[in-house]
Formats: sequence, C-alpha cells, structure tokens
Amino acid sequence: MSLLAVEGLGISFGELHAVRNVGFSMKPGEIVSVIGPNGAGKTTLFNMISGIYLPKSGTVHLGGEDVTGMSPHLLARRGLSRTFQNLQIFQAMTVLENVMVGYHLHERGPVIADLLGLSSSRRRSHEAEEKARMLLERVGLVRAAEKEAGSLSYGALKRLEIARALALKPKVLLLDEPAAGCNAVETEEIDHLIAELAADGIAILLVEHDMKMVMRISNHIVVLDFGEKIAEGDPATVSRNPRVIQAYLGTQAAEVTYAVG
Ligand SMILES: Nc1ncnc2c1ncn2[C@@H]1O[C@H](COP(=O)(O)OP(=O)(O)OP(=O)(O)O)[C@@H](O)[C@H]1O
Repeated sequence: MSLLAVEGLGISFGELHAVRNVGFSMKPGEIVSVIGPNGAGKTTLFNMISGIYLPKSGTVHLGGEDVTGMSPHLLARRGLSRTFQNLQIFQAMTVLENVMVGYHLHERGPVIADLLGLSSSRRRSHEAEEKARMLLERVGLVRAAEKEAGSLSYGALKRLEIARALALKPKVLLLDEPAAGCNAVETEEIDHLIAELAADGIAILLVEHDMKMVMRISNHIVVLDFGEKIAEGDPATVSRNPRVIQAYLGTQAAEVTYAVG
C-alpha cells in the first residue's frame, strides 16, 4: 500500500483551474519531484496536500487514512510535515530555539505563551532541547546551535528549516524549493541530506526548479502544466518525453538532457 496517495485533486480560484485531476502515490523512502513551469500549480498542489487549501475535488490518503483537508498541525501529528518556499525562520532567535519553536508550532499551533517561554532557558525542557540538538546534528548544524539564525548562510537556513520539519518524525516530508537561492556547494549539501532522509525511510515530495538536482535525486517525477499532470515516470523517461520537452520544459530541455546524461 502507498504511504501517500493523491487522487483526482483539484482546486479553482475563480475561473482559473489552478490544479485539475492530479494524482500520484509514494512509498516509504521514495523521492518524488513535482516539476512544471511557473504557475503550473506545484505550490497549490503542495498546499492542498499539506492542509493549507481545501481541495475542491479529490482525496489525499496518508497511511491508508483519508486526510483530505485536514489541518497542517493534525497532519504533522500523523506524519506529514513541510517546508515553505519562503523561509519561515525567526532570524533573531538562536538556531536551537528555531527548531524548538518549530516543534511547538507543529505540535500545538502558535501559542504565544509557548513561544515566549522558549526564550527563557528556565522553561526549556531538557528533553526538547536534546531532541532539537539531535535534529541539528542530522542536518549538519549542531555546531551552530547557539548562533543567531540571522547569521547563517542561506544554505544553512534551508537545512535549519528541514530540521524543524523533522521535529515530529515525519513519514512524509514536503520540501518546497529546498535549493532555491543556494549556490552549487549548498545545493549539493541539501542533495545529500535529502538522500539520507530518504535512505532512513522518509518519503520526500519535492518541488524544485533546479532541474539538475531533480534529475539527480528523484526516483519519480510528476510533471504539471497549466494545473494538469502531463507526464510522470523516472527521470530518464520524463526528460525524453516529447510533450514534456516541447510543451513544458522549453528552453530548459537542453539542460535536462545534459543533467540526465
Ligand atoms: N491564492 C490564490 N488565489 C488566486 N490564484 C492563485 C492563488 N494561488 C495560486 N494561484 C494561481 O494558480 C496558478 C498556480 O500557481 P502556483 O503558485 O501553484 O504555481 P507554481 O507551479 O507553484 O508556480 P511557481 O513555480 O512560480 O512557484 C497560478 O496561475 C497562480 O497565479
């Protein structure tokens, strides 16, 4: 049985069918990428799967349970976490505190008292702190734990966001453009991290514009164009699909062919 199964998902904004009848499924440890040109509906699809938008049609099943339209924090408790395209980091807090805040946000929603309490070492539970340090270790940031988040490089901030999303031990992790704004070295670090998480059995659903990265790490690719799925398959199959190349990838076709080799 699939860990995540999306069927017939759709939503409209007024007259615009932003996503129409999209389906795919994922197994544990699988890396699936959703690609498509700007405005194809990738983020909207993510927002429906992660409970931010209520789909107009279709279903999302997680571990066999119908979780369609369930709120993000309930989904996080059931094992589905996500990161956002724009970093949701508290720049003035330490790296460690950011992970701890993330844990509380996922767990119980944004309760101000919790947020304020986190800045006082008196109220930091030792156990929560230990957990946060382990997550930072996992993403290679433990030595920066006490630094102000605002002082980190962009690539490190992206990894910090992933550490936060890992706080509730997700079975499925949605990453919205994890390499956006990163240089080649930072992208490679994120690449490795994603591969390690998948090797641990986490199913990774990725939206990413860096085609080389997508082709390198994905087991399966879903291609959207104008809100509809126009192709899916392994990287080699998708990159050779004429519909993908002509109707969608356009000027990126050469890059994709090169990336697949
Ligand atoms: N809240 C909204 N209200 C109205 N229209 C929206 C809303 N969110 C997205 N859209 C529209 O839906 C379509 C799909 O947008 P979406 O952001 O999902 O695309 P995308 O593939 O993620 O694009 P990008 O690669 O630029 O991030 C676009 O035409 C966009 O303008």
